[in-house]
Amino acid sequence: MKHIEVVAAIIVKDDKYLCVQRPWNKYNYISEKFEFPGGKIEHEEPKIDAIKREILEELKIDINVIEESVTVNHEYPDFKMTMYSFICDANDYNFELTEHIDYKWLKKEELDTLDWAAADIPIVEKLMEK
Ligand SMILES: Nc1nc2c([nH]c(=O)n2[C@@H]2O[C@H](COP(=O)(O)OP(=O)(O)OP(=O)(O)O)[C@@H](O)[C@H]2O)c(=O)[nH]1
Repeated sequence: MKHIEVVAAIIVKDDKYLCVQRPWNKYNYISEKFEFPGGKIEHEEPKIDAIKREILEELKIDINVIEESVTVNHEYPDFKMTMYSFICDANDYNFELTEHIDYKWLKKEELDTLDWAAADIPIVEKLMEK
């Protein structure tokens, strides 16, 4: 089974977290699910470079990485993934959605109201227990 390595940014602003919704996808279990923005690590790319690059590509903002958070190992029906998450902030939060179809800024208590990609649930749980 294919194994991918992914980085995800937990972007915080005034105690709210940025949650973004994926577009339609052939795999129904990730299609239109909410996630933390990010993407695949390129060959031999440092994780911090990968997350800054992905957020610049996807949201057109320059983030600051504050600390590494949960690492999730998840097996979907068609691929396995390891996802490294990072708590981040930004000096300018004026982002543009270039790939995602919607977004929400939610307080930690509200995070479980969204339909999350399964791999993100451990991150949501960790944030909610803070
Ligand atoms: N970025 C991101 N991907 C996630 C999360 N949760 C989760 O299950 N995934 C899955 O991990 C994979 C990440 O790939 P991606 O498509 O976002 O990454 P990418 O932009 O580098 O991909 P591409 O180069 O194929 O377009 C997707 O299959 C996605 O559904 C998450 O919180 N963030």
